[in-house]
Amino acid sequence: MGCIADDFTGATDLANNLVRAGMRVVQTLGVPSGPLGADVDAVVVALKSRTVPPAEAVSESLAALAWLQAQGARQIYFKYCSTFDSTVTGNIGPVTEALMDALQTGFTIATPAFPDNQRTVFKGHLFVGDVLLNECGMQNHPLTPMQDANLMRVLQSQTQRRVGLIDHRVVARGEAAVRERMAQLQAEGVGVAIVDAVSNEDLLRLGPALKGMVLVTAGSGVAIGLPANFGITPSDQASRLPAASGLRAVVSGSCSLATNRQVQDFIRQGHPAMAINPLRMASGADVAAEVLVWAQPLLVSGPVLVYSTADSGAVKAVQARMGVDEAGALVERTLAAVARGLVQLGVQQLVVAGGETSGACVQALGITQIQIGPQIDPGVPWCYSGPAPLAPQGLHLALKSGNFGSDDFFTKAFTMLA
Ligand SMILES: Nc1ncnc2c1ncn2[C@@H]1O[C@H](COP(=O)(O)OP(=O)(O)OP(=O)(O)O)[C@@H](O)[C@H]1O
Ligand SMILES: O=C(O)[C@@H](O)C(=O)CO
Repeated sequence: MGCIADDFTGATDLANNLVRAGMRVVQTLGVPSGPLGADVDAVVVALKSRTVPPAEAVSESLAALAWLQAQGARQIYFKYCSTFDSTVTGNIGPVTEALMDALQTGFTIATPAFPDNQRTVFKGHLFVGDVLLNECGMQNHPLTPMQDANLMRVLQSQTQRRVGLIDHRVVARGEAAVRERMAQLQAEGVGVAIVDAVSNEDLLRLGPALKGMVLVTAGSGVAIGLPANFGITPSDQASRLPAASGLRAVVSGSCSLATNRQVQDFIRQGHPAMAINPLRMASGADVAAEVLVWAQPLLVSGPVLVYSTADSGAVKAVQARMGVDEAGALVERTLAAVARGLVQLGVQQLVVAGGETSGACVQALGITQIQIGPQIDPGVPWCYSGPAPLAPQGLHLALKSGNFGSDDFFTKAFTMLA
């Protein structure tokens, strides 16, 4: 299976579900320049294409597709966020369309359903927990505010292809009914079908109907039902990582509600934490250097946290002063420099919160490939990148999606490696 993920945390989320279903998975960070050279069942290419202009997202995704095809991928999986994160112009629609054209296929599905993380799709509407997408906090996201829970409407506004629905009553009847509905929709000229799923059982019923479909587009949830189509069954072996050592740190640029709670919990537990302020960065202060001076003496006694995480009011105030993109880019650059500096100080267990933030940090660390290990919380595994110039002993990494993880995630993650 060849997978293209639109951000780095999302990629580990997908890889985690594939590993748990028994697949041997490698995740690459960006499109590799050479052949894979590993015997695996799936490869996840992590891009940072969620919020870039659509043309850029399309060209990066097509480059990933070409590379995956050259490695022998038989089914392509385009992974986006379980909260269907989009800008006004994309990028889920434009990338789906471009992949369909390149693969010469007239039909695919789209569903962000991920019941293990309370993302369910019912009658084409996305729920997060007990509320609609546009009431769950995502309406205030710094880069991709989601103000409509009707996925057919959201996707239709991004694509020329007609969008239809395979609703929960069809999914409940299983493979044959789903295949029949897909044929009917195709005959009606529908190119992309949103699929309802409110439980893992729905996703496991959907899986067999996707056997042979050249392109699947989804959050990570659909992945739980696909390895069986390749004759693969769950196994503990798939998630083994080397033992962890070295210093511990958390870098957080996510402003999602769950991350805000996790930051507060970490501070409440008495661990050292330093907040960084985007306006100070904009004033030209070398905030990364200041952070590293603060962190160095503390690291020996346990994990430290460096965060720009703030509530939506504070984020909006910063964005009003600096502009959304400029604020995001400046914070990402600073946190990436912090992550690099922390690793140079001996950090070998690093948690990064936020997809865009993870992309920036991992790129600054020069990491190009990671192995996927055991799950910390649904959607977030520990990962391992082997020895590299910046981290000669290797680095354990957890890339946490903004809204994933329990309140005590930052401490729990390290306890798990101890
Ligand atoms: N205090 C802040 N003010 C303004 N922008 C901020 C601030 N802190 C972080 N940001 C920016 O907000 C964006 C947060 O996106 P990121 O993808 O890292 O987190 P997330 O959306 O919560 O995570 P995910 O994509 O995994 O759901 C980044 O571009 C980051 O630089
Ligand atoms: O699907 C999700 O919610 C996550 O994997 C993600 O993509 C957040 O960036």
